[in-house]
Amino acid sequence: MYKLVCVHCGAEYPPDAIVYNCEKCGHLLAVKYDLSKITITHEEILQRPISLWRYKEFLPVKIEPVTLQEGGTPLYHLKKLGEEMGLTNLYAKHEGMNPSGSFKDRGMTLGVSMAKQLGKNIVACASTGNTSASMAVYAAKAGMPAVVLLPAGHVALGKVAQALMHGAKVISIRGNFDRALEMVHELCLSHGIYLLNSINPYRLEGQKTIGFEVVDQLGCVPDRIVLPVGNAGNISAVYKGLCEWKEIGYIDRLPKMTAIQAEGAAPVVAAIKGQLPEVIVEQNPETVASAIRIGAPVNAEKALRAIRETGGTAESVTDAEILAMQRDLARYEGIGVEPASAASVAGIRKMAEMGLLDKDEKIVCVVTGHLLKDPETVIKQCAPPIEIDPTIEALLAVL
Ligand SMILES: Cc1ncc(COP(=O)(O)O)c(C=O)c1O
Ligand SMILES: N[C@@H](CCOP(=O)(O)O)C(=O)O
Repeated sequence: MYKLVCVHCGAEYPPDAIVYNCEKCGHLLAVKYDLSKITITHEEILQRPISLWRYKEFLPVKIEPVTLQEGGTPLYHLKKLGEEMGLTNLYAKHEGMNPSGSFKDRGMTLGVSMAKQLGKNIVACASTGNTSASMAVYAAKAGMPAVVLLPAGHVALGKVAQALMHGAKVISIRGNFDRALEMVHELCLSHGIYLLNSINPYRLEGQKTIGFEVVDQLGCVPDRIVLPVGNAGNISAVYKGLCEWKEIGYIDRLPKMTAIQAEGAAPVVAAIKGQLPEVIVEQNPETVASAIRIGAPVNAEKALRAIRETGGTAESVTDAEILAMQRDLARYEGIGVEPASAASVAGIRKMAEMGLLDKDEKIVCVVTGHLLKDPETVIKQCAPPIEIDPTIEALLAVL
């Protein structure tokens, strides 16, 4: 019981239409459910084991899904870092604990399942790394060929390794992610390949379940959900899901949606701070957090709406602040994340220092990808292992 609806002009399309941009105005589409037909109660959902598929009534997949058990990721209370920042209720939702090590698996279990449901048998994406790793994993599981376009020289090693090992056709282009996305979009339209970037409305349906899980694990709606933002699909998806839950009556308010970007790739922050109606594309985005090295976020319109309609905000952090938080999460909380993921918590540290947060606010930072995704950045930051002769004396001498 759903249709596709343009997020800008409201034009409607049937659920089996393979359309990414509205044919009338060119904007993106979203899945719209007839929520009056969903009769399951929140209490009944809570009886099911925690997993993305617990929320199947709010998802469009009608066939046996292509799944590797995504979702059900841990929500950690950041006691030490919270104390340092003067925050008593600071949490991290560790999306790096999904099967391929990032939140993209929530999108790809949906995206690849929908490819199957719609009779498509080749999938493709452009990627700063995680989207391609995840798509390769789920395409392998489904037995579908996968084509990946990466910005040459700007993708973390672990992610390239995953895409290659899971059997995708991996192509590096001498250009940035934004150009790779334009190219793959064109390829998919002209060759009937199913596009699995976040302009695919079904993919984002999977990602909205992050918000559902946060509410269910916390036992209430947090005051604020904080996400690192690149192409802005995830923040839009979480907001969409929570709006659905508010409409159906599972929750009675929305969290302040808060976007954190790297200083060198911050068009959403610029639009929020400058009160602009839309983002101005950043031609040369640059940051150590390669996952969010994106200058033309395709979901920006939805993200700006999510932030503005919830009284949220957007903040940027420097590469140094991102890397410091990556280390602090690892050393004080035992949580290993990649640089882009640390941006959300780094943003909260900055906002706390600026006096913008209430000490008792319930804040959930989504940490989006695992530490092992980007080993090179980790190795550059840490002292190398100490090499010694194989004797006890030598060992004791360095301890
Ligand atoms: C680890 C990681 N964090 C954050 C993001 C940003 O998500 P989005 O593009 O949905 O804003 C991405 C990808 O873009 C990512 O791979
Ligand atoms: N970080 C992303 C880039 C955006 O991809 P999207 O399809 O989610 O918009 C990646 O991992 O490639």
